Amino acid sequence: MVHGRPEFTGHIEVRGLTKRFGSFTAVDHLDFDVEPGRVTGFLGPNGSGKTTTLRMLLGLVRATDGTATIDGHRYADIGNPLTVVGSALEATNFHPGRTGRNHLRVQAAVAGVPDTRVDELLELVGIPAAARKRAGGYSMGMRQRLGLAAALLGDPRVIILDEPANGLDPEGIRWLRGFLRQLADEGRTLLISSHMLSEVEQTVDDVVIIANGQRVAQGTVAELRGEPTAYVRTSDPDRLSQALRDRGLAVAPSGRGLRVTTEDLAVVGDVAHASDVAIHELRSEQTHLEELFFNLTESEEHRNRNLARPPGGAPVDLPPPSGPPIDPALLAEPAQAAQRAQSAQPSGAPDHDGDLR
Ligand SMILES: Nc1ncnc2c1ncn2[C@@H]1O[C@H](COP(=O)(O)OP(=O)(O)OP(=O)(O)O)[C@@H](O)[C@H]1O
Repeated sequence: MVHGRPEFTGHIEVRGLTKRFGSFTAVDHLDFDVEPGRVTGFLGPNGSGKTTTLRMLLGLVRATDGTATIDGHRYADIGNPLTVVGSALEATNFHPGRTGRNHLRVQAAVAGVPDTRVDELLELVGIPAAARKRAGGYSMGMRQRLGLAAALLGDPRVIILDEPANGLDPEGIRWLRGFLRQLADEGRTLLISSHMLSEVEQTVDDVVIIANGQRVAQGTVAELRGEPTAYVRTSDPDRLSQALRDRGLAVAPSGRGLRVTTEDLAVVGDVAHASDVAIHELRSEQTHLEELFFNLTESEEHRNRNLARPPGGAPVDLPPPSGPPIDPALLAEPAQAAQRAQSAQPSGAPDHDGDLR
């Protein structure tokens, strides 16, 4: 079943998107695409520019440069946009004295949506009873669910959620995961931001990772995890690596052992046995995405300047990268990043579009 307006497929395209607040560049020549029928995680540490990017996409902040469009249209140019794009940017902006249900009814009236849809949605997000109470008394999790209901009012093709898992308990996170999956399976485009990859790792299909307003990686979760590998430690690494290579497997040294590109531990064991080499350790290696995320966003190049160490302060020791190496194709081109940094115009004058804090 096609949801929302059929003239929209729900393809989001971000090109060269840049936002400077005075001399500070919050979003820096960002490029990415978000496809329909998939859940895309928009990830980055605190202050990396996620909310600013989503706000530009939703026409709430004027871009300094570049474009963010839905099926080639800027949000501001879409008539009755709530029927194309639903969003929940902050879970706190409800009038505290108004019930959740009334809140939705007001928004429904604006979007030309019947009140029956409001009750349907409250049921769908699991807060039909709470919706008759004042929103001021809502827990964070309840506010998240109300925000989600508001985003869905116009039966939109595209759904943009800022940190939707914030404040949800584990049961709520599991519920959210199933709910978002269902929306994607209906062919909708879901873009959800998070500063914690672990929170959304099992929810998203694709990820766009940013640091300091720049893209540092993009791909499917499977691509980011990379090929499955085995780690083996042995009495005779040279002999075993030769034997594994003879068997057609890719082998690389890793710490005191070897990393073999296979998920089949038995093959490694059999080759070692046939070559008369003793095995001291043999295990599957899983790329832990949280670690990958940390390594990507906290590298010397991308370390969060919002949380920069004080001048003269002791450098922070980063743990050495571990797990299988990252496919360079998924990473942003460092040379391009350096070139962008050089060509960025230092902007003296602050913005006058009312969005300076
Ligand atoms: N209106 C504004 N005026 C000045 N600086 C701003 C403004 N809005 C955002 N910033 C700055 O831009 C940077 C990016 O902020 P943004 O809120 O987009 O990050 P974020 O990735 O969403 O962070 P979080 O995960 O903490 O929500 C921050 O340094 C922030 O202080």
